[in-house]
Amino acid sequence: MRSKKDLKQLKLALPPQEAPITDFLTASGTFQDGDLLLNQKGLRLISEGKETQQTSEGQEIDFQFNLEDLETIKVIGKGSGGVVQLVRHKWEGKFFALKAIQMNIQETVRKQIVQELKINQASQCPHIVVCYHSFYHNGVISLVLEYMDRGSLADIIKQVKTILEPYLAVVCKQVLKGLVYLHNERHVIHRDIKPSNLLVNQKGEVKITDFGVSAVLASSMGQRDTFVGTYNYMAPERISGSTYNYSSDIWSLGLVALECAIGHFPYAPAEQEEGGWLGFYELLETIVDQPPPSAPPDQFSPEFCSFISAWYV
Ligand SMILES: Nc1ncnc2c1ncn2[C@@H]1O[C@H](COP(=O)(O)OP(=O)(O)OP(=O)(O)O)[C@@H](O)[C@H]1O
Repeated sequence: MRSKKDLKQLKLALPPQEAPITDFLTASGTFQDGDLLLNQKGLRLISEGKETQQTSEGQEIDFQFNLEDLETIKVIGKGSGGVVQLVRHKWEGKFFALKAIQMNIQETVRKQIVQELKINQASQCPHIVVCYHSFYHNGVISLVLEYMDRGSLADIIKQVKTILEPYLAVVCKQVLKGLVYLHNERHVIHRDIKPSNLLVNQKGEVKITDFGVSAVLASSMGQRDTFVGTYNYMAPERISGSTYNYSSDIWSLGLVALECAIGHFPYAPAEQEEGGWLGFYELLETIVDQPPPSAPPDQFSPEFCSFISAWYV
């Protein structure tokens, strides 16, 4: 058993002070951050003095796409930032996921949301969830996202308990392609790879979502080391306050893959239910100090075991 003194060695960066929302609103109430303008009519990117309006697929935004054109079907999920609803475009009949994010939030979180909007807008990758449109109204940012009709990997694990190796191979390949795109093309660390951020559709496509916690690698150390996200899937170097990089996302994906294979969070004993870990600090301490979890060789193929261990190199 470790002493409280040892626990003090776990350095968790705290978020900076909250900035009032008025700091980033224009006189007309439009939300503004650098070259990004967001209001009730939609999202505008201003580059080199010229305004362009684009969708995530690089096409021009059609401003006929209003919030009023979307009818709510049902709530499909809830996250820490707000509610996600299944909505249907009244005229087109197409389904979307509408994610609402409250804006009474910290400066850091606001910047991360802006980052999410920019990445989504410019995304050219089939393994990143498309953001078709964004609105800002009454302190809420609404993202019109591609609807992934099988929900998240977290939803799927709840239903089927474990995912067999051949299916996991398909899932991991797609997520890795998404990460290659984010890391190599967009130069972004996602920072919150976890089952609920990996979405699946009926076609068997797996896509990464939620860049609310991502940050541009080129940004300052202060910003990169500021904590946002889920501790459970966080790489040891991030928990201990050391510099972390793209491989931190790979660590998280390794934990996700192992969780899908064995049917429970790898650091929690099998018999314990969700969240049944002994304690928050013990979990963090174990992630930092103990060897990473591995796939039991008597239950999985040598290839899968080596694949899982390769994440941690
Ligand atoms: N584009 C989408 N299509 C279908 N379902 C979605 C979509 N986006 C989110 N969901 C569902 O809504 C849930 C909540 O998503 P959200 O991104 O708000 O939070 P989260 O990732 O679960 O948690 P946190 O906010 O703590 O990161 C997801 O787990 C998923 O089931």
